[in-house]
Amino acid sequence: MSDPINYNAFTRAQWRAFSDDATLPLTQESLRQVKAFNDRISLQDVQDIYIPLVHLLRLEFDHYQQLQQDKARFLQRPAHRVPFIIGIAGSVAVGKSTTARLLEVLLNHYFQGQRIQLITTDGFLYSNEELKKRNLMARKGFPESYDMAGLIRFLNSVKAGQSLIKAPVYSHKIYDIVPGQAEYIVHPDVLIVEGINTLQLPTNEQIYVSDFTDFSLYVDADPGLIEDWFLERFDLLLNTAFQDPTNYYYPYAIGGHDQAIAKAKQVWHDIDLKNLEEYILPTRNRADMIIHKTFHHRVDRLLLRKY
Ligand SMILES: Nc1ncnc2c1ncn2[C@@H]1O[C@H](COP(=O)(O)OP(=O)(O)O)[C@@H](O)[C@H]1O
Ligand SMILES: CC(C)(COP(=O)(O)O)[C@@H](O)C(=O)NCCC(=O)O
Repeated sequence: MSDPINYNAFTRAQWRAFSDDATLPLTQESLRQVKAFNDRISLQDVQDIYIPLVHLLRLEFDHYQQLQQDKARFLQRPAHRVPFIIGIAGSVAVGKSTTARLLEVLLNHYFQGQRIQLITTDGFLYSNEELKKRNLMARKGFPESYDMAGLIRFLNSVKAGQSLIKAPVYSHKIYDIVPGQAEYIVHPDVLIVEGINTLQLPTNEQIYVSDFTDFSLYVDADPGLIEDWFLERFDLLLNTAFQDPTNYYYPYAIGGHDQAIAKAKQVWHDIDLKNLEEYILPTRNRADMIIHKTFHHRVDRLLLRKY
């Protein structure tokens, strides 16, 4: 891509140099936590890319808290801590949830004493039952398949400091909202919100998710590579599905492998790639930071918004 004018672009080597010499090394326990959710994450990437990013987030976080205090003083109101929200956007299967979980571990390590929580916007997809009613099963992930008003109410409650906030849960395993299950957000200092729609401007709402995010990241890669990652993840889902008839992928897992892969390719092309091209990619240049990945998820370029 040609660089948009309002970004500074950095190579991996340039970005790595922004790491602060005074950085605390990661403990064995934090490294274990990183490896526990994805043992393929490169620890070199953690060192070179994500630790400088965490420093930048610390600047943003401290600046945000100071501004909230100054505003409260100006308005002659008692100051209260307002959660700092980090949005993570990008294609299906580009690695948003992996990036989000990695940041969660690193922020827990480097933001000592702060409460870090993570949520995915998948929970605000309509249930399959509702999607069927609306004839949207083949549009899962497209803007109209989300309860955007619900997501915005949720974010508003987080910012307002409501004490216990419930969010619905989506499972890739059952390919649906999990009935009766909820996640609870309890006074976070930082909330990471990950999802394909975190930078979108829904046409039927006056307020956007991005009105609530204080720093936004877009995870970017060539669509051909993202397709490979989508298919690799599909294969992993098949491997865990074949012993569980309740799993959405069970029929694919027990059938012919070539047929299953052909189906996954079709889903990628007809749904997820289409969604990327029509609705997700156009939001890239609204992000505060674009992280570009190449083969094997290696980060090769970073773009940081200037203004
Ligand atoms: N940094 C990374 N290193 C290695 N594998 C990764 C990395 N990021 C993502 N992956 C793999 O790529 C696939 C898609 O990642 P995932 O985080 O599930 O994407 P998303 O949340 O964007 O749909 C998964 O199989 C995941 O394990
Ligand atoms: C639930 C999703 C919209 C969200 O994607 P994610 O970024 O969590 O991978 C996506 O995984 C999905 O189900 N898309 C519909 C087509 C499909 O891939 O089955």
